[in-house]
Amino acid sequence: MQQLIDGGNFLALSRQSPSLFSAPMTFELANGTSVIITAPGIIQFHPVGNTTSKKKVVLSCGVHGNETAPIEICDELVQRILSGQLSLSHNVLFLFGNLPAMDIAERFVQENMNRLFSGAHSEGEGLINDERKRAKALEDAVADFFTRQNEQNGERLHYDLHTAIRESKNEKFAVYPYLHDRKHSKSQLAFLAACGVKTILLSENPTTTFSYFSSFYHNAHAFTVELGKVKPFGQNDMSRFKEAKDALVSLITSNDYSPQVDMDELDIFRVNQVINRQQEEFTLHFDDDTPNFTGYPKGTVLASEPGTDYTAQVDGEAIVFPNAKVAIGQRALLTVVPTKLDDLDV
Ligand SMILES: O=C(O)CCC(=O)N[C@@H](CCC(=O)O)C(=O)O
Ligand SMILES: [Zn+2]
Repeated sequence: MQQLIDGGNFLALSRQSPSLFSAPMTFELANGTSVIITAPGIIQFHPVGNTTSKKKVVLSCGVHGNETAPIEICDELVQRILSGQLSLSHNVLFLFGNLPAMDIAERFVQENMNRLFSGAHSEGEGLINDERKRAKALEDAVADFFTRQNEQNGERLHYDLHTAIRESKNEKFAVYPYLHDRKHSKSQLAFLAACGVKTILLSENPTTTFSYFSSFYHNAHAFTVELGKVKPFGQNDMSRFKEAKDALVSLITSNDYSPQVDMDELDIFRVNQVINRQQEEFTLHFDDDTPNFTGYPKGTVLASEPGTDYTAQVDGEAIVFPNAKVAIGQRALLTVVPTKLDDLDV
């Protein structure tokens, strides 16, 4: 534990010596903040004081092991909190998602973890691999954090930080999970804009992603946040992430960080088509280096598999997250079209 406070190297220890964290541990920092570690890569901070104005903030990264920039950001924040350089105003849970996938610099080892939430980990053959077990452990960590006994019910926030496989015309963007009958939040859009994330995709269906889990099951303001493009550890141009890191620091260290946004600054899209790969032979009809948010005229064939062509349904319909190599049955492509958000919550 002293090793952690001195060097603050929680992620490195979690990856190299996970057995150190096989039993839960709790300790206190010099500034009174309680630290609770429940597993490798899972660490909570609770600063002193207990009021409803204290938010509960979940910052997750590395749900895909090769999406390194968010991992480096969270690693740095944890180190600065452990060493006392950052003083928190809110409770914060950091989750480093897929540690074994980080070690092999891959998106996942056996299964895409971001399709295993909302209980999907236990469906079919059940908890048969490490990614399924980890998805359940991450869900349990979020549930425990949001519903801790003897703690006031502060605002629940979850930013699941990712980077995209391809370049994106709109470099930073967020997926706003389907809210059912809840309204979209203007203050959340303002916070994302402060992170440099000014493109928002409105999902229109339940999914088995981590952000949808927190949003739907825990009533959190939750987002999948894409901060840039995938790069190996150490190769990120961290200046491109400065705005996001600074806004995250302000969020967790200020009593009430409330940036404002002019809605005209934002590009809002709604998901028009979710195209799943149904067959072995699945082809995308554009180049591998075509960036996210490239739009096509109505009628353009975007993807196909034997017997089915998937076409743009409206002029300008744009592609996001195309990946022909996903497992059969999984999402191979989203298409999005511009929309407006008029009916907002504060
Ligand atoms: O660039 C890609 O193709 C994938 C980047 C990524 O991991 N995106 C998330 C989005 C999750 C969501 O829709 O909320 C994912 O595919 O899991
Ligand atoms: Zn990802």
